[in-house]
Amino acid sequence: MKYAKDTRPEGASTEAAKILVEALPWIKNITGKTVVIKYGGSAMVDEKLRADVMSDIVLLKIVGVNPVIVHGGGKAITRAMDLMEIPVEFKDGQRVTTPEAMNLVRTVLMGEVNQELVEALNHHGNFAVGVSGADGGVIVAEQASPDLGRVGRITRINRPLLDDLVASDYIPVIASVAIGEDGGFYNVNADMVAGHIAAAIGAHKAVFLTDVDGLYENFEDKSSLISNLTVFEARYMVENNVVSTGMIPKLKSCIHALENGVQRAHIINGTTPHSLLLEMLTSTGVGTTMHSTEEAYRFDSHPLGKFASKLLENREEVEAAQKASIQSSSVH
Ligand SMILES: Nc1ncnc2c1ncn2[C@@H]1O[C@H](COP(=O)(O)OP(=O)(O)O)[C@@H](O)[C@H]1O
Ligand SMILES: CC(=O)N[C@@H](CCC(=O)OP(=O)(O)O)C(=O)O
Repeated sequence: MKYAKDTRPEGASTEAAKILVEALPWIKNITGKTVVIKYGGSAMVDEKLRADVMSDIVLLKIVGVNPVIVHGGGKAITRAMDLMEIPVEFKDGQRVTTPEAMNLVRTVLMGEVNQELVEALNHHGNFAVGVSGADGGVIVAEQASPDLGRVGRITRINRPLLDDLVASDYIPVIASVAIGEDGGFYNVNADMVAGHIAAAIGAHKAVFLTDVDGLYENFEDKSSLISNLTVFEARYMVENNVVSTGMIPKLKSCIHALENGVQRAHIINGTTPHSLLLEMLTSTGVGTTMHSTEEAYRFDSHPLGKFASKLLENREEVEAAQKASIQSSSVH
């Protein structure tokens, strides 16, 4: 008989088990909660990375998280416009969108990016449903400014439709195209879509996957990465031009979400393998975390780290359990 000899490296399985055990409190904390994940075009570096990000999202779904994906695709839109020789112009981080460019935005976001993400997710099973924000009035918008053409400012989100998809256990994958009250299409910055959707559906947190490690106090100085900040500090950064270009809509979107019931917003590097899992399921976390209140901030920055904030988030539950235990001990 020729039996298979054990060639597995010594200790490897213990390491894997440790990682799983470390993830347990985080899984318990996040299970059943809705998390909006904004996947920026700048983080969609190649097919392999995109597929890895999608399989991390499926893993989160399988452990009980309700992910809702909002995607951009700014780089792909610019590439397509260059190819069609349509002039590319941005004002305050928003693409000036002529009716001709609007048609191309729809083709790229819905016809390419959305389908690629849905396909990568559904490689693991029938998890994802791709929608354009214009489908069923998921995102309703009005013209942001005549200077910007078909760029939209969000006026309404169709929460019941998204709730239904989440309740039916699907992962909605939403392209940042909106429908106007006039029936025409609008191009909306995907960061703003993520913040509005997170607020409208009462998401627990919003995570922005981009191409930098997080928010820098000074973008030129790579040692100035900010790990935690409050809404107040984020507002200060926007108002005093500490951030520029793509970071402006991200911070504005985080502020909107946090001021409307979302507890945390994270800006992380989507080009770093498994950054989403590191943020959601480990004690160290990655990137920049924005907090809705000073209290939440203090707890996250506490030496006990995120375990303290977990207690804060579950305070009602913890207090009820403490009361119950006091009552039961006084009975005996
Ligand atoms: N203070 C800052 N910290 C980090 N990134 C910044 C800052 N200011 C500007 N940025 C820029 O924001 C970009 C991310 O936004 P963007 O290009 O729109 O990405 P996405 O496609 O993920 O939305 C970064 O690549 C960086 O160039
Ligand atoms: C109005 C506006 O600027 N819309 C964006 C929509 C896509 C987007 O936001 O993509 P990222 O997330 O990859 O930046 C655009 O046309 O580029």
